[in-house]
Amino acid sequence: MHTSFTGPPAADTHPTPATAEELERHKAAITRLGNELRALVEAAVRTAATPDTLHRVAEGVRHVTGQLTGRRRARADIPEVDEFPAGTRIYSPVTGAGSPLAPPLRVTPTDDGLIGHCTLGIAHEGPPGYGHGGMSAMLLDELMGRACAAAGAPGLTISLQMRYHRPVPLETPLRILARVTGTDHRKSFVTGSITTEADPATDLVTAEGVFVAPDPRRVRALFPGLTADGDPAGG
Ligand SMILES: CCCCC/C=C\C/C=C\C/C=C\C/C=C\CCCC(=O)SCCNC(=O)CCNC(=O)[C@H](O)C(C)(C)COP(=O)(O)OP(=O)(O)OC[C@H]1O[C@@H](n2cnc3c(N)ncnc32)[C@H](O)[C@@H]1OP(=O)(O)O
Repeated sequence: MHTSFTGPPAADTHPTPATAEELERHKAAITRLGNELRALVEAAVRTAATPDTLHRVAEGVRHVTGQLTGRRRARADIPEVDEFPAGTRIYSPVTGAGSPLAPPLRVTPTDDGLIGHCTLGIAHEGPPGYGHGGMSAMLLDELMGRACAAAGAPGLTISLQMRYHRPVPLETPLRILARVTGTDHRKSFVTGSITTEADPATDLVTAEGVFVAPDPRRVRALFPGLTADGDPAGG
C-alpha cells in the first residue's frame, strides 16, 4: 500500500506491503511523469518562444502542478518504491527516473565497483556547452556513495575532493566509475572518474571521497522513515 501517497499512516501500524505488480505499475507511472518533466525542463531552458508564449505555458504548468499537490509524502518518508539504502531511489536528483533534476544516471555493477551512464543536457550547463562543475560533483558523490552501499557499507559523504581536468561536454554520452579502495572501521575511501563513452582513457573529472556509515545508534534518528528492521516504512 502506498501510504506515502494515500494519506498519513495510522500511528505505529506497519503498512500492508504493495504487491510486486503494484510497485512496478507505480514505478512505470513515476518514470513516465519524470520523462515528461525532463523533456519540459529541457524545452524550457532551450526555447526561443516569445514572452506571451512563456506566460501562457507558465499558466498551464501552474494548473498541472495543482493536480499533484493534494496528497504528499512527509519530508523524511522513504517511498515504498525505493530500495534504500543500497538500491534505486526513484526521486534521487541524480539517478531517479522520477526526478526532472536527474539526467538520470543509470547504474550497473562492475568487477570492482560501479559504472554509471548518462548524458547531460542544457539544463545541466555550466560554461557554455559544458556541464556544471556541481553536476559533476553530484554525479560522482552519488555513484561513490552507491559504491559504498554496494560494498555493504552504506554511508554519508564526509569529504569529497574534486579535480576538474577537462570540461565535460553536454549532449555526449558519459561514463562514470566509482570504486571503494579501502575501509577503516566505519569509514570507506572511494575514488571516482568521469570520461566520455567515446574516450574512456581521458579523465575529464576525478574525485576522492570519504564516506562514513553512521553509528548504528544514530540511524533511527537520522532516518526516521526506516522501520526497525531497516526497510522503508513506506510513509
Ligand atoms: C539500515 C542502515 C541504513 C544506514 C544508511 C546510511 C547511509 C544511507 C545514505 C545514503 C546511502 C545510499 C546511497 C548512496 C547514494 C548517494 C550518496 C549521497 C551522498 C550524500 O549526499 S550524503 C549527504 C552529505 N553528507 C552529510 O550530510 C554527512 C553529515 N555528517 C554526518 O551526519 C555525520 O558526520 C555522520 C552521520 C556521517 C557520522 O556521524 P557518527 O556520529 O555516526 O560518526 P562519528 O562522529 O562517531 O564519526 C565516525 C568517524 O568519522 C569521522 N567523521 C565523522 N564526520 C566527519 C566529518 N564531517 N568530517 C571528518 N570526519 C568525520 C569521525 O572523526 C570518526 O573518525 P575516527 O573514528 O577516525 O575518529
